[in-house]
Amino acid sequence: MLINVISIFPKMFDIIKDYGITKRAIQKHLVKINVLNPRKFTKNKYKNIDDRPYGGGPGMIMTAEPLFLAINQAKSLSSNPVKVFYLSPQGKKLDQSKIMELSHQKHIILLCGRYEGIDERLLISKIIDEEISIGDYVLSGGELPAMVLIDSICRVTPGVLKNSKAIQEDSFYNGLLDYPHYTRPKCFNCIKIPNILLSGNHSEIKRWRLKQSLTKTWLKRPDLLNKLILTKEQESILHECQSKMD
Ligand SMILES: O=C(N[C@H]1CCCN(c2cc(-c3ccncc3)n[nH]2)C1)c1cc2ccccc2[nH]1
Repeated sequence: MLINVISIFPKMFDIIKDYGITKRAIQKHLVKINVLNPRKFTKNKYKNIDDRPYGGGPGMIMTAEPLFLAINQAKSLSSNPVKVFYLSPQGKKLDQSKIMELSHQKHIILLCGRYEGIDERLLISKIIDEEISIGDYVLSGGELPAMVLIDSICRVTPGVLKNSKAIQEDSFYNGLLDYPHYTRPKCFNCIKIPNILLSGNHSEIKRWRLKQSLTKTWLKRPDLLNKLILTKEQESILHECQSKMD
């Protein structure tokens, strides 16, 4: 998968190129990350990529042409069909299903805004296909959201994680919140490990973990439960938990 990023701070992406699972995805040639700096596509000697907003107002707006030229250059880097995603607070909220959808693409382009945003004509003229938000807050730019998205795509890319079962068991992969995790020592702060986890009974451990995920999701994020079609087993476990709480 080729991920082209358009950003005036390309070195920010060294973080994901040099560490962790994203580094492993790149080393395994499962993901290629290529960052283009719009400044390289400016036609003025000062390499300006922003200007004052028409109609007045605070700050600066990223001008359309350098971004348009950078997007076109990115599109030319592969013969595959490609969509352009703008990371913005106005975007559709990113979720695991979107990550799965993106992970099946051969090539995507991520546009990272800065300042107070980009010239609206990039959206009006459909140069940008979709806007994606990682949450309801305003950051200084789209780079960190882009890295969040890339990290999550790498996690679900086959061959990247050593234990591919980890993907299936990733809480959001099945739509539920994660179950609690414990490791050595057996006692910390006078808190012991749940006995079931020391039983060696893997089917019971699996059921206990599912029960924990369902209970935690019901209590903390009932909205996620409403989106799911629970299996018979999940339904019965959840009812068991709910009746105990009543
Ligand atoms: O929205 C603004 N800046 C954005 C423009 C697009 C890139 N930036 C950004 C992306 C995101 C983002 C992206 C994806 N998911 C969550 C947040 N937060 N901030 C910075 C903004 C900054 C600003 C300052 C004064 C008055 C209005 C203002 N609006």
